Amino acid sequence: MDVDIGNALASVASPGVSRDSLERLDEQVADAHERIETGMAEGEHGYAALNLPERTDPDEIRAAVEPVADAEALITVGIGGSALGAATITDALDSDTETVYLDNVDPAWVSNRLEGLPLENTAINVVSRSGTTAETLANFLVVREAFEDAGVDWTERTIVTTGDSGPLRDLSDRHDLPSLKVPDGVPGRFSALSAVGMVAAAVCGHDLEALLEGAAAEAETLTGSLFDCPAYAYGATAYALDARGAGMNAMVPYAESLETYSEWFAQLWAESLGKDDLGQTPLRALGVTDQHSQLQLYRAGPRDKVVTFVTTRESEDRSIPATEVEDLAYLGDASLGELLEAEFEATEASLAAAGRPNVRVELERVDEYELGGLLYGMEAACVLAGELYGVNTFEQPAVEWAKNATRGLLGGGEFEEAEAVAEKTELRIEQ
Ligand SMILES: O=P(O)(O)OC[C@H]1O[C@H](O)[C@H](O)[C@@H](O)[C@@H]1O
Repeated sequence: MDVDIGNALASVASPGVSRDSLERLDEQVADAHERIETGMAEGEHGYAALNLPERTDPDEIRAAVEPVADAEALITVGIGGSALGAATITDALDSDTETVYLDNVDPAWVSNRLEGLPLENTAINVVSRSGTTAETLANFLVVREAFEDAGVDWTERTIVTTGDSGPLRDLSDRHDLPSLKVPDGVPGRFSALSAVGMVAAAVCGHDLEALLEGAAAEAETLTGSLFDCPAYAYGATAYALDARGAGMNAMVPYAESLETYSEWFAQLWAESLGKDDLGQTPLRALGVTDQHSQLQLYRAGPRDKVVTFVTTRESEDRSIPATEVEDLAYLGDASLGELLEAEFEATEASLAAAGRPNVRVELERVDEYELGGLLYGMEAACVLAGELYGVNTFEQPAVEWAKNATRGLLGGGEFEEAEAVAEKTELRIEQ
């Protein structure tokens, strides 16, 4: 990926970051890079994720999915980092395999998603790093039951990806299911380029090697200066803008296929950086659609946002048919691709003209190689930003708190967090 931070400069935008400030920040980037390199070399928790392009073995993943390689549909049961990486990849790329992600436990929605699937030719991909996440295990039990009710042997169609131990590992061992391991030291939101994200990609027939090669090429760019490394340029600029008041970061891909990527980014950015009263709030939007809803706020609302555009240089195109209506003749001379590009350029320019900071992330096209680079690049950007903020990028204690409270409420053990639920302050206004 390439990154253009020109519209984040103080000469263009407010908040903005001056060239001099970036030069000074670059000294901190050099120190942070040293820390990151050490973490990677020693396989430290979290930093180990940046070694995935060379650690992940595509053959091992393909061997595990071999029994279901011809599946017409794939149900992935997982949540957060155990679903969003896989969903980003399979939603971005074309495949004949239908994909369903069960990452919520809304009962009507779950039933609806399962309805009409050809279960005798559907694979199940269960993913949980901890192997204890209530939503994932509950949905897996529901899916199993649906298979049993349909007279389909789910044990023949299930692949499990989890840690070395835990309830999901036990269940997988008991039924002798093909299983893969979440690599050590890799938190869920940084695991897209491991079996966690790539089992679904393999079942859908995507090029795993190209995903990893794209990521490896991005890894090659990690150096001690933000001026030489697109990922660090992005992470450092987002951090610098946040420090100057841009506490929100709107991720706006100009490719429908990257809509899920914004969800993945939101988890990465929020869960990694949101701690110690610090962090930048990720917002999700989509070009061109949200030009007609959110752009008003981004251009004229509070000066508390940076907009990140993701664009592609090449994509499939489709011409716009000519029309006899004179006022619409300009459309007939163009294509949908040209319209998309013109809208992106106009939106970018409109923000810059209003002095609103924005950053452009450019991909060649949406394919496995570029996607691998984008996922890796944003992970590296996030790790760098975490170093600059001085937070523990790889933990998520606030999320664990609510997980414990939920388990306590359901009788899954003694958790003091559950007591807070009964202590809620009320000020009800009733109908
Ligand atoms: O993979 P699991 O252990 O099931 O965890 C799934 C998700 O659970 C929690 O909500 C964590 O905050 C996320 O980081 C994690 O990705």
